[in-house]
Amino acid sequence: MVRSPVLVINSGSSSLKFSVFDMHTGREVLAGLAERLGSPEALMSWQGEGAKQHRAIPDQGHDGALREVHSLLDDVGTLVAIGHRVVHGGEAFSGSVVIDEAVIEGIEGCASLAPLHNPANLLGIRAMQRLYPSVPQVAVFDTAFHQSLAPEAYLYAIPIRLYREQRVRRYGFHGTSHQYVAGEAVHRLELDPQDHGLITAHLGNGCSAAAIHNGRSVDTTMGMTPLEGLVMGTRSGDVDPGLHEFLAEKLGLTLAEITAMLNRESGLLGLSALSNDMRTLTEAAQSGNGDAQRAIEVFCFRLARQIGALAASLPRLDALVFTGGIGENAAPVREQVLKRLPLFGFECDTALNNQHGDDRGRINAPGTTTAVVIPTREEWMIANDAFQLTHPSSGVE
Ligand SMILES: Nc1ncnc2c1ncn2[C@@H]1O[C@H](COP(=O)(O)OP(=O)(O)O)[C@@H](O)[C@H]1O
Ligand SMILES: CC(=O)OP(=O)(O)O
Ligand SMILES: [Mg+2]
Repeated sequence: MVRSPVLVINSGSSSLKFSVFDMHTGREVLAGLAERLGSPEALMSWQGEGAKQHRAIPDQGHDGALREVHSLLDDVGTLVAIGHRVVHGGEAFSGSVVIDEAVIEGIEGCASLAPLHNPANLLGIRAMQRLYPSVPQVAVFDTAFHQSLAPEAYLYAIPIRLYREQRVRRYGFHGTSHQYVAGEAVHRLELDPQDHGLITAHLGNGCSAAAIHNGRSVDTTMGMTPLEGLVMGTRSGDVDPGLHEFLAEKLGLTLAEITAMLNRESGLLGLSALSNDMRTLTEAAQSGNGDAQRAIEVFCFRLARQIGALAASLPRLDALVFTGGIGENAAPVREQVLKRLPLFGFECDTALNNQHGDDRGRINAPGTTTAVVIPTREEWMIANDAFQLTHPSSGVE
């Protein structure tokens, strides 16, 4: 029997991830993914207690996928809360909140800042409200953890009225992941919770890094939208803002076309002209594909450069943390990044790195600056916030 089940929904533009946790044991009892929503190839895959299963759900959108999720939950028992990942909380939300009409309006208000993410997040919230009208729902924001940034870190050097009137500023994302792995690093490395400096690198499809001082985010690579900063799977990260005018004049591209190119056709995919997937690129590079090799090098160079920049906002660097699908699994990427940072005293222990770290996740050679691999648990963090906010007197056993 699952005790106090909490459902977590991460609703993206064409995909939907879901998990169910037993809040008494912390066990993830169901995890799944619905992909290519709205297309004839829409597919749902999930794993409960048994083997992994798949079901084609042709032409189903978010509503249809959530109805399928609903049908999987019969065995789970009565949900006690639903937690939603919401990408952009703007300046309105510096922590997780129980969802009511005012919160939905707040999330709608941030939609222009994250047009690819927030509308999809809202679809998930509305669909779950229809399916589970009596279950409390909680929004957990990617931006919340970075609300501790100081103005010098979050302001762009553009006319200040744009911040005052339109809230144009850097927000940062993946906060749930940065916060979780930073807390884990403090615990595993026995650092002082009140006195530490960390850099966390969340490298998944979206990639960002953050500087964490005494448990608070002080700088991060993503900005007003999840496009700024590192090279990602399909996103360019930083480019010269002058690029827009050049592309518009030379190629006659519209702003929407340029935005789509920078978000969906750039990054590892754009550089390699092959794939956005680090596994595919690593294999291609090993078989002599020069563009794949170069794409990985640009990815690592830019990450190392940003780690150097983030270090400048910390009084001391106790450890660098790698997480996310690439950070947790791509040993050659971690090795290349550490090799590019001898200035900070890093030296990779190849054997430890290839086994993804020792018992604490360490991958650095003895006596050199600490680098660790820590698997992220964004879904668990969301479940925990959803449970704590709706059942404040209950604790996880
Ligand atoms: N064994 C592996 N080696 C290299 N890269 C990997 C490996 N496993 C996963 N990845 C990469 O992780 C990325 C996806 O990360 P993930 O955190 O799952 O994404 P998301 O942001 O969608 O949650 C992809 O680029 C994938 O290729
Ligand atoms: C904010 C963001 O980039 O999210 P994801 O990594 O899930 O695309
Ligand atoms: Mg992820």
